[in-house]
Amino acid sequence: MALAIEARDLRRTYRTRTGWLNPRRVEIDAVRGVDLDVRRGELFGLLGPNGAGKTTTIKMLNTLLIPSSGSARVCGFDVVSQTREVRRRIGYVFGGDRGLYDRLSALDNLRYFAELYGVPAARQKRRIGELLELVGLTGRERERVEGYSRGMRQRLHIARGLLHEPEVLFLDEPSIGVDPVAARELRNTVAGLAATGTTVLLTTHYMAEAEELCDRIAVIAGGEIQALGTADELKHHAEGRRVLEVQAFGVSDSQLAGIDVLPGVRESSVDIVGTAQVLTVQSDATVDVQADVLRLLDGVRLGRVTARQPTLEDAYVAIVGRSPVEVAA
Ligand SMILES: Nc1ncnc2c1ncn2[C@@H]1O[C@H](COP(=O)(O)OP(=O)(O)OP(=O)(O)O)[C@@H](O)[C@H]1O
Repeated sequence: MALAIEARDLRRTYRTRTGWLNPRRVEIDAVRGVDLDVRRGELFGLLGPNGAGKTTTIKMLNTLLIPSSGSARVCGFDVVSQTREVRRRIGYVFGGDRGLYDRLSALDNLRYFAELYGVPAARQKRRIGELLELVGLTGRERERVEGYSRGMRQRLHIARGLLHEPEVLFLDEPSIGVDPVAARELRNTVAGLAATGTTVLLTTHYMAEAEELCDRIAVIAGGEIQALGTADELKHHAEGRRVLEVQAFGVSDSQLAGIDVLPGVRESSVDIVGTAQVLTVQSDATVDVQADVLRLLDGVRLGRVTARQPTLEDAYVAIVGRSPVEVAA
């Protein structure tokens, strides 16, 4: 069977309360009809802004949440009626610092979790050795985890998630809060995983991560898949556009609103990079909006002004209508 994950019209509504003085019930449709096929051995990315429904989708697939409706199978087993079969075959790694014992060494953490996951004693030593190698922690395994950097912890998390040799690994925001160098090491680890034949479903805010690692990417927003394909296929969403990037200091909201309605402008977004604002303006390829944009920014201190071809990040903005960095903040 070629599919590791199949989801059909998967939905999840949260019922919660809001308000303090006059609490009232609200319903949040976090996931609204997701269809997904992930092939065995595939490294598949779920990309989307905060609140898009990525974690909710993953939690339904890894049996932590029951779908409100729809169905899903992992390794051929139903996530609601065959949870035990599913759980035996999956690993779940989420970003952040929780889930490891700080006062123990990496080796003792892995030994402990190996026991917990029922990895046969005869198999444990070799498996732990292989995993330390895979995540690049060989030689540091006897150090206490409290002295580990975030990136090292994250890689140890991945090793932990793989102890029982899952067929499918869910990686939820693995590089959140990890510095760029450590994030690169993390990406190498994830790429190495795919080479071992493990299916990986990865959620991320980071375009570069998705582009570098994933065979295919689904862009999810508002609980729905907005686009799905390889990075190259997704880039087509920004086809026929040109991109102007302006580094500026002190652009007002009204100036930004003015840019949005200039003739030919399709999307615009602002990212804060250090003390600068970086305005990205997508326009129809046939329209050069540079002169108009600069006129609107008259009086504002400007840095670099660049015209360039659209990237995957621009395609994402075209699909979701928001900037990934703005979203990741
Ligand atoms: N336990 C919960 N109760 C109520 N609402 C929830 C709950 N968990 C998530 N939500 C809401 O469901 C929506 C989807 O959330 P989800 O965590 O799946 O998004 P996400 O794409 O993973 O976002 P992020 O990138 O911020 O983790 C959001 O509006 C969120 O506020």
